[in-house]
Amino acid sequence: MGERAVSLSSLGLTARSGANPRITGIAVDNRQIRNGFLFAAMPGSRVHGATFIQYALEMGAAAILTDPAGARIAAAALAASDAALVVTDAPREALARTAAIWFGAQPATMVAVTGTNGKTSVSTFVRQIWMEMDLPAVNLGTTGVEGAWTAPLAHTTPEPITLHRTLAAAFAEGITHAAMEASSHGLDQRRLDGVTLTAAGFTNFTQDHLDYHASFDAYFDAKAGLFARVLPEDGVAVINIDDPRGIDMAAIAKARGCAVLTVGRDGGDLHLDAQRMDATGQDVRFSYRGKTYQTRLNLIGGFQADNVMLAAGLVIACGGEPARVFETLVHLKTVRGRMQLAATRDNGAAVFVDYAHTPDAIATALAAMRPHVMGRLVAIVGAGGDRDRAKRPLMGQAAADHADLVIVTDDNPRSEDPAAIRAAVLQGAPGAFEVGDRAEAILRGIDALGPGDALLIAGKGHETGQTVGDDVLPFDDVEQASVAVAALDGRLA
Ligand SMILES: CC(=O)N[C@H]1[C@@H](OP(=O)(O)OP(=O)(O)OC[C@H]2O[C@@H](n3ccc(=O)[nH]c3=O)[C@H](O)[C@@H]2O)O[C@H](CO)[C@@H](O)[C@@H]1O[C@H](C)C(=O)N[C@@H](C)C(=O)N[C@H](CCC(=O)O)C(=O)O
Ligand SMILES: Nc1ncnc2c1ncn2[C@@H]1O[C@H](COP(=O)(O)OP(=O)(O)OP(=O)(O)O)[C@@H](O)[C@H]1O
Ligand SMILES: N[C@H](CCC[C@H](N)C(=O)O)C(=O)O
Ligand SMILES: [Mg+2]
Repeated sequence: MGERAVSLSSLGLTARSGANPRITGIAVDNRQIRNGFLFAAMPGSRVHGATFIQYALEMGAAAILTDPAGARIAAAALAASDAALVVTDAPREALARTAAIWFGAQPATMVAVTGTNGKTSVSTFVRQIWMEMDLPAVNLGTTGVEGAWTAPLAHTTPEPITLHRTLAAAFAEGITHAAMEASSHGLDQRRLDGVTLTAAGFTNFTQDHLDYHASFDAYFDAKAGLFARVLPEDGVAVINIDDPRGIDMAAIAKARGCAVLTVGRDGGDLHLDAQRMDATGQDVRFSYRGKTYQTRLNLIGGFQADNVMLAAGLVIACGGEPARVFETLVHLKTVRGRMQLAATRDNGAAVFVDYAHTPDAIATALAAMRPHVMGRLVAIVGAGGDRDRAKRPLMGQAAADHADLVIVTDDNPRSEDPAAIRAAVLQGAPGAFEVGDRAEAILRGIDALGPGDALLIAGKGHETGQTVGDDVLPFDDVEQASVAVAALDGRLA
């Protein structure tokens, strides 16, 4: 953050004492505090950041931002210091807005996408459409920052300081258009409240993350925050109304005076009229404002047409000329790790890698493959450790319902016992085979493929590691699939 210094008040913050120190940087972790910094001491899920205020002060923090509980926790340290204290009931919103002011710039046109599944896919398609229209664009989320400028990210929706640092860097690189993912954690923790959006999109709402959110309603309310709070009143809400909760999202946006553009198969301003699958993709016909647009999508999976439709709606909502937008769709490319053809056996059997890690995504991905498969459909599934436990048997059941043969394996056990996670998945898929080692599961799944069969390796998509305990072991489903096919078909020297 160099030598820069600005007054506390110019960051939109008012100290209790009226003091207005010069601020030289901001951080949420006391270990990053330098002389003159603002320390944002946030209430956390493990510990209150205020526990670390005394250390931040020792490192030279000039100001502290926290909530009333934080001010109580650190009362003694604060009383002994002359650092400015800003106390608010909504410290996360305050941090988001302060980070936006501190970093000072973002791509002028930005959209955010929320929903249980499809956020990465939709935001990647939005970025691809913009780039086909010769606009310098990025998407930002689970797969990092991708497009005309790239950078790694640790979170789907980064915390505000990382987010605004990244957006300012993208702006400095000449990026004018950005599509970001709004995760439910990100919305709940107000990580993107400082971003100025032109439009916001909703994909769908099914079960996930009930480890974090207290209930299904709380999970919905977190997602609804994108339309109830983050999208400005002059913004456009682009909503998939095929999902029953899409109607609720549209009503929330409308009640605030936002314009609403609906998309769907059963109706909507932008409408999917027809869809025909074939071996390498699909032909689709959209209609928008009385005009029809027919195009080829070189994408496997019927649901990708829904994601493309939402992406096209978002670009149109940002002022894209509809005819030009629909022209670009033929050039869309598979999103990494989403229904990605990883390998093909000599007998023609296809192996797909997909990031399905919820019950609905597993059902959707397998159902999407069915029209492309003449023979048996084999599925490899596993559930992550330290995540929603309730979804595990439902993931097993979704696989058992939609595949002919299921193998249950490990997917990032993290701190949990992998055998216990597999047992929970197997509860929903009693006839499944259990193969803990993921590489072996992939080898066995591919070995089982006859002519006309297909395999879905679900859960890890683009990931390049298997997290076991605190270790991240290198692991890539696409790589493992091609190695296994080469070995089984005798292509290795
Ligand atoms: C549950 C959750 O979202 N936790 C995030 C949250 O942590 P927290 O507020 O609970 O932190 P905490 O550990 O209790 O600490 C409280 C405060 O004390 C500070 N602290 C802590 C320790 C210390 O020594 N010094 C210090 O100052 C911390 O910076 C923090 O501000 O804020 C931290 C800092 O921004 C995040 O790193 C952390 O993400 C954790 C690692 C995480 O795994 N998050 C996942 C679940 C997540 O956010 N996933 C979503 C989407 C997933 C999906 O859709 O599939 C995402 O957007 O990535
Ligand atoms: N429109 C959709 N409807 C149902 N399932 C979908 C849809 N789009 C994608 N999926 C499934 O969800 C998986 C994850 O897709 P994607 O990565 O785009 O979602 P995401 O919302 O970004 O996920 P995350 O919460 O991990 O960030 C895909 O691999 C696919 O199996
Ligand atoms: N971003 C999601 C993805 C999980 C993917 C799956 N591989 C797992 O580890 O559960 C999460 O952290 O819940
Ligand atoms: Mg994602």
